[in-house]
Amino acid sequence: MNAVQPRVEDGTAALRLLGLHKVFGEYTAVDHADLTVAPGSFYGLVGPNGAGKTTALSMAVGLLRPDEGRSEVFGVDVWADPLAARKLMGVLPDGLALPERLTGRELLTYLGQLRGLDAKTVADRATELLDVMELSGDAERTLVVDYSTGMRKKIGLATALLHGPRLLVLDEPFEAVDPVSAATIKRILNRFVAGGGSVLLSSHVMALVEQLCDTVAVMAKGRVVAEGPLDQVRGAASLEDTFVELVGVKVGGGEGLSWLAS
Ligand SMILES: Nc1ncnc2c1ncn2[C@@H]1O[C@H](COP(=O)(O)OP(=O)(O)OP(=O)(O)O)[C@@H](O)[C@H]1O
Repeated sequence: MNAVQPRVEDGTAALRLLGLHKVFGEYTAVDHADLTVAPGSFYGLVGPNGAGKTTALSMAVGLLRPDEGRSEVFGVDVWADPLAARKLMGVLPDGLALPERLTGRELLTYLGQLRGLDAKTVADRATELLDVMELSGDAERTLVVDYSTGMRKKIGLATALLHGPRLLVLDEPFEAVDPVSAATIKRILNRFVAGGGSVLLSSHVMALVEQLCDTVAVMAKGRVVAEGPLDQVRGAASLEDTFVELVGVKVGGGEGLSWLAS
């Protein structure tokens, strides 16, 4: 790749969120959140609906300006030096807005050139990524606007990987993805981490986080209520039981709804 990567000191955290805070109107979506993703770690962020995960990740990667706090990618301040930070990370945002009237290959070519990769590197990587994501063959004639939700996740992940980042920040990468594609994505992410990359993903699927991640954080009501190695956070219980206990959610038993039984 000919795009120059910023210099990174060994041992610097892959990602640090330092007191990130966001208020929408009267509502505090993220309340002074701190997180540290160690280099080489596979980090899972979990939390109930509305906990503030997407808001926190959007601020962390430079897509949403925080009211307070900052975020560093390998020591580079995301808001002070966005270009350097973006070279180091690949992002799959929630509800990714992609240029839609392009095929997957056209999209990768466009983004690759925008990121300063030479034409041959872009072409080689696009072919490899489309193959691995099972978006080659017939799918190559499909415009992104006609992609299914799962296909959009996969092309989104391909765009995140294209420039060879050292950190991936993925908001719900497995949502609406079929089991075969999920297995493919898991393999790619495991390979990325085995090669020295770092991943931060959010997910609602506890079993998946337990299977993939070595470190987890639990968010509830905008706060980080637990963070640490997976085994430490869940203790002797499952992550799901720990999660329910930590976030204090009431598990709905379907009381009421009597009309459903009629
Ligand atoms: N642009 C916005 N304007 C107003 N409120 C917002 C905005 N974005 C998020 N919120 C609110 O902030 C809270 C946190 O939302 P967020 O999407 O970050 O949660 P989440 O943990 O990602 O949820 P989910 O798991 O359902 O995706 C929610 O109550 C949401 O309604």
